[in-house]
Amino acid sequence: MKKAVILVLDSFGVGSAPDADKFGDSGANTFASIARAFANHKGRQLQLPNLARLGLVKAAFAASSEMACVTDNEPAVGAFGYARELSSGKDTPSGHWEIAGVPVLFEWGYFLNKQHSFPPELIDELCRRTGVPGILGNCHASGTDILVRLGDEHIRSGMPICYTSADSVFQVAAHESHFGLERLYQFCETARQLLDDYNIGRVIARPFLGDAPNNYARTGNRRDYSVLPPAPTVLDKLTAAGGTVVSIGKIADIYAHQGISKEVKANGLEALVDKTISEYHAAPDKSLIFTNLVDFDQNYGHRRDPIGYGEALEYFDSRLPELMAMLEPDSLMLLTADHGCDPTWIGTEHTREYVPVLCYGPQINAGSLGERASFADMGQTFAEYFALDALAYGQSFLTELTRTH
Ligand SMILES: O=P(O)(O)O[C@H]1O[C@H](CO)[C@@H](O)[C@H]1O
Ligand SMILES: [Mn+2]
Ligand SMILES: [Mn+2]
Repeated sequence: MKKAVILVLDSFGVGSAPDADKFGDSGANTFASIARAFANHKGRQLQLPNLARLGLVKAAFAASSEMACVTDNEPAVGAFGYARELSSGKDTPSGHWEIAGVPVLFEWGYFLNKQHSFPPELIDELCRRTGVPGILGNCHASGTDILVRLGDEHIRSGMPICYTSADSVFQVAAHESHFGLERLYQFCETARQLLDDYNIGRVIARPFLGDAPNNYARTGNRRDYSVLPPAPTVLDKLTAAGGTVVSIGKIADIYAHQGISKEVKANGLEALVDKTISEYHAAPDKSLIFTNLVDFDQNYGHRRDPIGYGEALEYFDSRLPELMAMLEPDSLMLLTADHGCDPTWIGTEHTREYVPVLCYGPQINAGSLGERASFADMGQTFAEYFALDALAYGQSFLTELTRTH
């Protein structure tokens, strides 16, 4: 049975990439920063014994020469390496598409102005088409800070809160009951149509609940409206060849619902891991179970919370033995990330980093996969694993995984 699992630990970078200076990110290191802050705060090391067994600490050290203070005194049982990103941006779609074999080599459109970020003609047309009396925000912001600042005014005025970041995004926060969830989704769909002309990668609906600035909280009903990947990904190739791709969490949104056979929603690390396991068992031969673990990025990386990030990593690590035990002899599991988001770095944005490439399967050959020149090496490996036509980018490392001992 050919069954594969990919888990993207969203934002779990392992050291600044060679081109990090272009992004102002030289020296960022999500993993090492979390481990350091965690040990300082808790007076004990971050405990990631199972990730360490897969080779995480060895891969991270090879990527950055910065020793993350996490115990690692056993030989690896996984194949481990680290990959750099070819794509021009350090955003979620670029990272995921490149993992699936399609780097984004063109430049996205960005709203660069920190204030008055959106062109007036865009706002006018959006208001005209949707009938809202205007928008709030119109700036770069952290999505939780802006609720504290503008949540009350939004409820009073009925104007949605529109904001952006260093990513190619147009985000819309609105109250689920006052503004309405369906109405927010419709507003975002209209924005999506208008933003194609601006080459913006994603529109994101950010619904929230609560009745005062100190309790406004975003709900699990976030929805992302992405443009299509610029070329067929390994997901498209697998489904076209009669295989099955099961999306767990945000994956389907990130790939604009292309090359996906089944969409399974879940909120929170525990539910996402639970669904990954149950969908793995239910999946037929020639299946890829593809999970995005967004909490690392959304709840801890962008929120600049290294302790919360460390605790979430420890939780994920505690579930790893179940994921490893479920795998059948021919199965392959990959853990990776789509970019960094160093929670000790200045600002609240992503950081340009190497990502870990950790592979495991009952029959794989443990050892180093070294530095990978593109995230696309992962997609190419899965293309070969499923006997699909080769992708345009990436060097498969399947031979290293399956070489006889
Ligand atoms: O601050 P929040 O709303 O979480 O925004 C973050 O989430 C967006 C999508 O990942 C990024 O562009 C970043 O700005
Ligand atoms: Mn991401
Ligand atoms: Mn993010």
